[in-house]
Amino acid sequence: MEALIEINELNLYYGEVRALRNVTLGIPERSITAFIGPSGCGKSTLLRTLNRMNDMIPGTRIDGSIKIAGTDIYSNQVDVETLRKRVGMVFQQPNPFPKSIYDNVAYGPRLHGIRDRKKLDEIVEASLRSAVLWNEVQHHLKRSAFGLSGGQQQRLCIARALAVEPDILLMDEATSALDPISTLKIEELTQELKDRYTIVMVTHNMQQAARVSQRTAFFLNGELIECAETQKLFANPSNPRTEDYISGRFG
Ligand SMILES: Nc1ncnc2c1ncn2[C@@H]1O[C@H](COP(=O)(O)OP(=O)(O)OP(=O)(O)O)[C@@H](O)[C@H]1O
Repeated sequence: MEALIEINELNLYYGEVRALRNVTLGIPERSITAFIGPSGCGKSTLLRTLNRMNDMIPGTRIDGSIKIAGTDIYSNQVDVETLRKRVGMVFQQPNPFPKSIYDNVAYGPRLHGIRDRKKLDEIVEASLRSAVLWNEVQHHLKRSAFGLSGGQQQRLCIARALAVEPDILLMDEATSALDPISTLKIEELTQELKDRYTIVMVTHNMQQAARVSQRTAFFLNGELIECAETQKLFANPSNPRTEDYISGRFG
């Protein structure tokens, strides 16, 4: 397996709390890797390390390394803004900006210097199409993003992330605030995106991990217990603790 993301002996501390313990994990490109485990096991923390969102939390310290395509993302030479352009993120609560649908998607490209109207129009359309939202919003691009349903807002946030052409998309419980139909749409969307992007998703929902991901990593108390092909992990886990968790014995 060729890994795009290589996490090596990673420890993360929030002050005195050690939230990640010696995590070593490779994440292959152009597929979906799901992080599962009980609340507080460190899934979101690990996800946030992949685009250095944890830098924003005071008192956070890490050791170990994370390489993306061979580059150590914690090295002094790495520009965090450039990293976050490459590694986009979608959160649990849809968080569109208080702007129009168009301006939400054009925000990143404008920030990166694209001013040409025709070029922006093209990016907005392509991103909304990739997020399977174009047909619903193409005649209302000037309307406020807040007028969209929760599920549409989440797809808008995915379009906004895609507009800057990332390689990697991080999804932190991106469907847990949505109704079942919107959840299904986002799950279908991930299947369309997985051949073009490397997707890493945190989910509370084991069925969701089983439905959408190619690989699943199971965490407990900040430790990676097991990472395997999703089918294998659910059908025939190697570790008894994985088995206990997926069979509902705890968590
Ligand atoms: N900003 C923070 N400051 C201090 N401790 C934190 C912070 N964020 C998380 N933690 C602690 O780090 C550990 C891992 O938390 P994290 O949110 O990564 O787990 P999680 O598996 O994503 O949980 P959940 O599924 O509930 O979101 C927990 O013990 C948590 O209390």
